[in-house]
Amino acid sequence: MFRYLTAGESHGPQLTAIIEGIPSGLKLSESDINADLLRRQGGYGRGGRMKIETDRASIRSGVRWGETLGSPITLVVENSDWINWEQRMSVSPEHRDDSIRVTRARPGHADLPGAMKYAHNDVRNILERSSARETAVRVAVGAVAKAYLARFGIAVVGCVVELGGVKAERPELSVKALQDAIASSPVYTYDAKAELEMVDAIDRAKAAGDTLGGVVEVRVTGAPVGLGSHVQWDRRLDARLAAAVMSIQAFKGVEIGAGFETARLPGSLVHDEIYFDEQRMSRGEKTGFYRNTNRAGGLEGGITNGEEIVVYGAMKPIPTLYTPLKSVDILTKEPFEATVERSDCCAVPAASVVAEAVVAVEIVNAFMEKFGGDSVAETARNYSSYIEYLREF
Ligand SMILES: Cc1cc2nc3c(=O)[nH]c(=O)nc-3n(C[C@H](O)[C@H](O)[C@H](O)COP(=O)(O)O)c2cc1C
Ligand SMILES: C=C(O[C@@H]1CC(C(=O)O)=C[C@@H](OP(=O)(O)O)[C@H]1O)C(=O)O
Repeated sequence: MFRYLTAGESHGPQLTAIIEGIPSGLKLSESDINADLLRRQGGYGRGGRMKIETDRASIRSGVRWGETLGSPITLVVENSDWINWEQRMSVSPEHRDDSIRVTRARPGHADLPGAMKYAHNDVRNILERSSARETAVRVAVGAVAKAYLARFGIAVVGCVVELGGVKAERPELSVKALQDAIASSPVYTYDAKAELEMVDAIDRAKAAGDTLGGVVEVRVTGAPVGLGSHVQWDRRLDARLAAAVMSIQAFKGVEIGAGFETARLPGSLVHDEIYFDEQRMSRGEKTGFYRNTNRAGGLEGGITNGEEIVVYGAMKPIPTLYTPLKSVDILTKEPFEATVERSDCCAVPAASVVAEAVVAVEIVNAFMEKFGGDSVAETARNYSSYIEYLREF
């Protein structure tokens, strides 16, 4: 089983993740991880914090001489901003200063329910952990998952398909050309026309002191038939993917394939008809079975069906607004209109990198469940014997 936990406050010294379940013998470098951290920090619409941080992951356990050992991997991403917060975030009671308490709860953030639940009269004790700063180390975990999947020819790519109501059209391009378009886009989308409108929407929202949400897409190519299972609710891969994407801060909806649209169409326009062509295997495909459409998004019965896995996530607008919303001070119970020092205006592009990471983790989890193995070589043996079997089916 592949699993991980994260720890760390937004303005504390560091974020930490411990990963368990990556077999031994996987080549892994900090630079593989840092490339994804750089993408997560970018994207048009982010605020002042990203000018302070230059995220870098350091591997503190589980890797020796460039290869995983099979033992837990510890990843650390330091917060550069910590030096500005050392006393305010100190672990020592000597630095306690109640005059700097945050008592103004922001609508849409975890501030009020968190303070009530954990019995805090300082909202900072909640926002430090509810902050999406945590996604930096989740992206680092995702990069490890992607390195593992790449070893088995599986790629995971996230991008933005809608932002502030502007929808992208998918052009008829090769996967490589799509990836290049996403990589060079300030809003991580593949539609150059929509990109201009998205950038403009962010500029207008920013000028109005408002914030924007959007929709991200994650595609997984190269996954074999048979990941996940129909036999138990918590083994259905579609359910696990939905939970993973929904766990990202500010995500409020998930679709697999045609998603909500399937509820509006008759079955004849929804289900992907099944064909067989033996010749496909001589062209390197894992099976002769195929579909001409992929409205199922690569999953039937919670099991991968060999088509591309397609997942969408809807992100709401950022809750901290420069044009403040009405709220109430948690101590005085007086109404106030919040003042904001800094915040992102739109983080949908960054969130597409986070979505890619959490999807990669779930695919690794299902892959390990199916193929097991304590070394990558052992997993590879199990995997190739399954592929051989599939060709015979
Ligand atoms: C990459 C990313 C960046 C974010 N940046 C901010 C921000 O600058 N200000 C803010 O108020 N919320 C930001 N959020 C959203 C909040 O973290 C989120 O709304 C909050 O934790 C409450 O959780 P919920 O929206 O899932 O209910 C960001 C989310 C993501 C994914
Ligand atoms: C730090 C990150 O995102 C932060 C997420 C966030 C929030 O409330 O979720 C609030 C902002 O932080 P701050 O309050 O320090 O300005 C964002 O910058 C990051 O993505 O690395």
